[in-house]
Amino acid sequence: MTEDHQYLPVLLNCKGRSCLIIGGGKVAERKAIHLLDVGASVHIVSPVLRSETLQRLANKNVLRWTKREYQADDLTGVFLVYAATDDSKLNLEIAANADRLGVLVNIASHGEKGTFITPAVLRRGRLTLAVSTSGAGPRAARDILQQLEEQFGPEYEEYLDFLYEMRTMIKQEVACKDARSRLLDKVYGIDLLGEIRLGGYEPWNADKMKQWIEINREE
Ligand SMILES: C[C@@]1(CC(=O)O)C2=NC(=C\c3[nH]c(c(CCC(=O)O)c3CC(=O)O)Cc3[nH]c(c(CC(=O)O)c3CCC(=O)O)/C=C3\N/C(=C\2)[C@@H](CCC(=O)O)[C@]3(C)CC(=O)O)/[C@H]1CCC(=O)O
Ligand SMILES: NC(=O)c1ccc[n+]([C@@H]2O[C@H](COP(=O)([O-])OP(=O)(O)OC[C@H]3O[C@@H](n4cnc5c(N)ncnc54)[C@H](O)[C@@H]3O)[C@@H](O)[C@H]2O)c1
Repeated sequence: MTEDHQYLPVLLNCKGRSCLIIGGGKVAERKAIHLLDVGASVHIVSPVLRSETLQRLANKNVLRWTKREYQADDLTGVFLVYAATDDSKLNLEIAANADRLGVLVNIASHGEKGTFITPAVLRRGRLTLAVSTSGAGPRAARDILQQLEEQFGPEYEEYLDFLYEMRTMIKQEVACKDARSRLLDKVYGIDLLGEIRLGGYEPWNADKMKQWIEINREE
């Protein structure tokens, strides 16, 4: 195992950004759904949409479809592109054009030749679990993730909403860095997940959070 097989995991903020998919088949459908889930602005270029889901999304204008073959200037102003046609030579050509323009590119037919690959993903609200085999076996990535599904149940969504609200308030209310850090240690110590699992958890409102901060802060 060398660094040749290693990718840098990052989480990209695609909200409102222009993301392009070349091709309109099964793979394009999967990638389009990932993009729509994170609020990207999705454009598909393909002479045919072989996926019914994509046809429906295009009809409803949830995404934009340009009904023709790929042209190099499709990449202008694009944040990232998925080369997802069934013509692997063309996919490589798209990747070369994207590289020249500094556009991030994923290649459906030759994962290792693109600038990024797609992990299998499980979401629980603000929690993202992403598993990748670095291209070794995508189905294995999904199987491994399925094993995590039970361990990280739906309770994580509520738990992370709580953490988000609480941390935001602590950052606003507590100016001293050390006091903030001690307080955060205590927050992480609260067994909220346990409470949620037992069914006895009522979401904290802002007053309850402020009160908790006042009682627990040590300046
Ligand atoms: C995880 C997932 C995410 C997603 O796409 O959403 C994903 N592929 C999934 C499914 C899947 N893909 C394929 C099969 C058929 C079985 C098989 O071949 O094993 C199945 C299984 C199925 O469909 O059941 C075929 C396939 N895939 C790639 C190639 C070309 C190549 O090897 O380079 C070929 C051969 C094409 C051919 O034979 O011509 C390439 C890639 N696929 C990746 C991701 C990236 C590596 C991820 C990693 O290793 O971590 C990478 C490198 C690039 C990319 O696509 O980003 C998603 C499952 C998520 C889910 O379902 O939850
Ligand atoms: N990465 C993955 O997860 C994964 C999984 C399965 C297959 N694959 C690979 O991805 C390729 C695509 O798979 P699929 O199942 O979506 O194929 P598909 O045959 O369902 O769809 C291919 C799409 O590409 C379009 N297309 C063809 N030529 C084009 C052009 N010049 N310009 C624009 N669009 C064009 C077609 O109209 C069609 O909509 C496969 O050939 C395979 O190599 C990748």
